Amino acid sequence: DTGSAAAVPINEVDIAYVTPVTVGTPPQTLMLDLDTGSSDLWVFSSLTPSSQVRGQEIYSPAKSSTSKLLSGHTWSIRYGDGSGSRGTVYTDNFTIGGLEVESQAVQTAQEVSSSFTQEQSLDGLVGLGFSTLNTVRPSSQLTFFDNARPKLDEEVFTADLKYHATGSYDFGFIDRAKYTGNITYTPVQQSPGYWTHSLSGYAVGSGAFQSTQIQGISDTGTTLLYLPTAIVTAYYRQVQGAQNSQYYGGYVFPCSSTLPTFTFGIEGARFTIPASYINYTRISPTSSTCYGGLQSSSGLGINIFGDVALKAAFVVFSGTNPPRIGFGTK
Ligand SMILES: O=C(NC1CCCCC1)N[C@H]1[C@H](O)[C@@H](N2CCCCC2)[C@@H]2OC[C@H]1O2
Repeated sequence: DTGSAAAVPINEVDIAYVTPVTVGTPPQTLMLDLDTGSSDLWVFSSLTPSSQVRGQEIYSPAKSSTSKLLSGHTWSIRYGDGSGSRGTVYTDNFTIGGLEVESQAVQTAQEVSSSFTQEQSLDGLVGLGFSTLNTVRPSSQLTFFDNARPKLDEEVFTADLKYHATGSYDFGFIDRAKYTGNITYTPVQQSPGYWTHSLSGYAVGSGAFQSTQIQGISDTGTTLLYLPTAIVTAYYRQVQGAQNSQYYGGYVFPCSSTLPTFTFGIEGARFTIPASYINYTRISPTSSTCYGGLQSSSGLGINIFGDVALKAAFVVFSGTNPPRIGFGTK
């Protein structure tokens, strides 16, 4: 089997992407954030206090003839940006792009943090990290990908995220029409549960490529690209008026700046992020100061190849043994 679904940016700066999914019988449609940086599938639900729901679609297990309470099981998750949620667990039929998993663990939120309440076009998350990261207790649950794996034509899912446009997630096949040339693969270290791999180096603008191994995680649920301070300072040194602002918590610069491109390596292949992707957003709607899409990872303890980087490539997450990740030019 295979599946294919849209990845729709939720606002004008691609802060996150949501994908239509259906839960239950008859199908309830929700827009979820497919997140390779976590492994919980959770949804706004009929159990979420109405004070915490602001426009989101909700899953009501009582309205589904195929829902089953996973008795005695709870979950609680905290994300790197400080957001979080917690609740109880049902199993139910779950489909993405025509690919169905019966009895998928669907984690129903009984509490969500304010940043989720404020994002009214995001109804929850589909964790696509390794199932070892799942927070359901007393027994952890499998991700949609792990449940779908036995029925997939190929043990892969792919991400084709786009700048200010709708892209796609595919399951079970690699769509030759979505990239040119070949996919370059590199090994994934699946502990502790992220899609952890290395970049082979980087270049700032037309500068020389610096060959250096940079280990990090490819995370579709993180908006920006977070790299070591030395690389980030070398980048913004090329930008007139750029500064690392304590106040704004990162590198800002005049919105009128001409930014260099940023190139990263995967083994011998090279992928160039256009300057426009790094001119991320105005710090406020009327400001002429802009916040960068490339920021320092110091303090995070890990480098994060988020959407700013991933949308510059066609990315293959391969669940083969051993797992690997592939990047193609698009
Ligand atoms: O916390 C991270 N990443 C960290 C960012 C800072 C540096 C460390 C990693 N990702 C989350 C993201 O922010 C959330 N957010 C919800 C509201 C719309 C925008 C997305 C969404 O929920 C979980 C995941 O995706």
